[in-house]
Amino acid sequence: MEQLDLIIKNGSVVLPSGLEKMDIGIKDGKITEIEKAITKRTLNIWDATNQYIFPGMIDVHVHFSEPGREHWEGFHTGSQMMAAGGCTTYFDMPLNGIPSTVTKEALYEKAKLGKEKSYVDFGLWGGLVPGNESDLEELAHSGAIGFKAFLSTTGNKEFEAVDDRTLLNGMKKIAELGKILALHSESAAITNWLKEQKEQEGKISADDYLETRPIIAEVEAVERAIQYSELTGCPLHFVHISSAKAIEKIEEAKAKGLNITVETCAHYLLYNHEHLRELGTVAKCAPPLREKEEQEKLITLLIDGKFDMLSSDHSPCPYDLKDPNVYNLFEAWGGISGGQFTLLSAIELATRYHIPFEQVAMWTAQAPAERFGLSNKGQIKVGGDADFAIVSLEDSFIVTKENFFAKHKESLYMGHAFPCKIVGTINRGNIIYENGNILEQESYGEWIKPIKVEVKTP
Ligand SMILES: NC(=O)N[C@H]1NC(=O)NC1=O
Ligand SMILES: [Zn+2]
Ligand SMILES: [Zn+2]
Repeated sequence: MEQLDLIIKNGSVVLPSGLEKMDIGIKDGKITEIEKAITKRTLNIWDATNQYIFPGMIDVHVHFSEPGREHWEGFHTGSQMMAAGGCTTYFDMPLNGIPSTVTKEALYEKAKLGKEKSYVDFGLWGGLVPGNESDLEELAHSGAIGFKAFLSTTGNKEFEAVDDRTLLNGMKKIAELGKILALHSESAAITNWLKEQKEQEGKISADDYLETRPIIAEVEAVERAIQYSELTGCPLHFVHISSAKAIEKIEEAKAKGLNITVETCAHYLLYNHEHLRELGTVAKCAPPLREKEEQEKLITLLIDGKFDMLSSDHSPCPYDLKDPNVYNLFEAWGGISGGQFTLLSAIELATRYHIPFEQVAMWTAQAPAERFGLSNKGQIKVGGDADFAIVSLEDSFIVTKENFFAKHKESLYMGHAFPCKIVGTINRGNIIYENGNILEQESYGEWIKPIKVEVKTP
């Protein structure tokens, strides 16, 4: 009789069609069956009574800063943190490391480090920056998930924002390559102009910071990118959108048939500008946390299905760079350290607003897999990769320095009490994380390349 490697028994399985009490059979890293009661012989059993089995999260937006700034995060700690948060595949952004991932050589160098050090699977973004247009084709053919560009100044001299000409050339090329351009959409002209005025006036408060990155800066950048997408045919993915007005523009463009997806991050849904006022640099990010009314609008938009997916934009740094005794709010590094909490945040919102769990699975796994061509991932289905996040609603999870796996423990999320807990994370059939501990050895993660180059229209 055939022997399975693992059976997950008696769990509530989050299938695209809804929750079902099912057993899941796993062999050689794949899901071989999803049945009411699997009685086959097996090497291992996970008793998931009273637990929910989500597809492993796919986080399309993290910054691990390796090579070059691995003292900021790195694949070793970063991937453990993702596993502890139920994430089985993450896409690392092309900036914050040195070199930036803007050439094939840099992509391969990063892939090598990821394969050596990552506990879960990963994909790699390539960058679009002034001067690397001739590298895009090689990056695409070498396995980049897509390309990322900044419309605002990055705060990181190794990765320059695009000017409009670079953007147009890049978009034309990326469209030809059948890839997707991810955009950090805030207007450099508006944000830099406002920042210079604050600097001249010596104004450095939380309110001043918010005023330098107004919603209109996001809207202007989004609108311009949409026009360029219409002109060039380039598929776009808007990262960390933080305003209802920007979503309005994106909705109009989608209705016109443009190939566009959009994400927001958990921190824009759980937190607001009051937290920047209270907590200072640890809550600094760009776009900034918005006022409470905007936060509420974003939650409504999420519930209404206006965001395709959720990501973390985990963008940490050593505490020195956020130390208020050394740097003021304008000088401190901007970025939220929270890669462990996206799925937990989504489940918290789901329980609070009665959002079905299959919708959470759509935002955190299925939509990213479909958008970026990961055909073996994103759903719990026979033949698919055995990637799972196992969740208990009987336990809460209060974030402490001890249970946060990031390299640096300072985080906006510190002390937050989630009404749910990740009790297990399984990547291609291997139990990577169980009840607070990383079980798997290093270098289990595989570099995931998109299966098909052709981009699926959402
Ligand atoms: N470079 C980088 O990681 N920037 C990120 N930080 C942040 O707050 N927003 C970003 O885009
Ligand atoms: Zn960004
Ligand atoms: Zn980012």
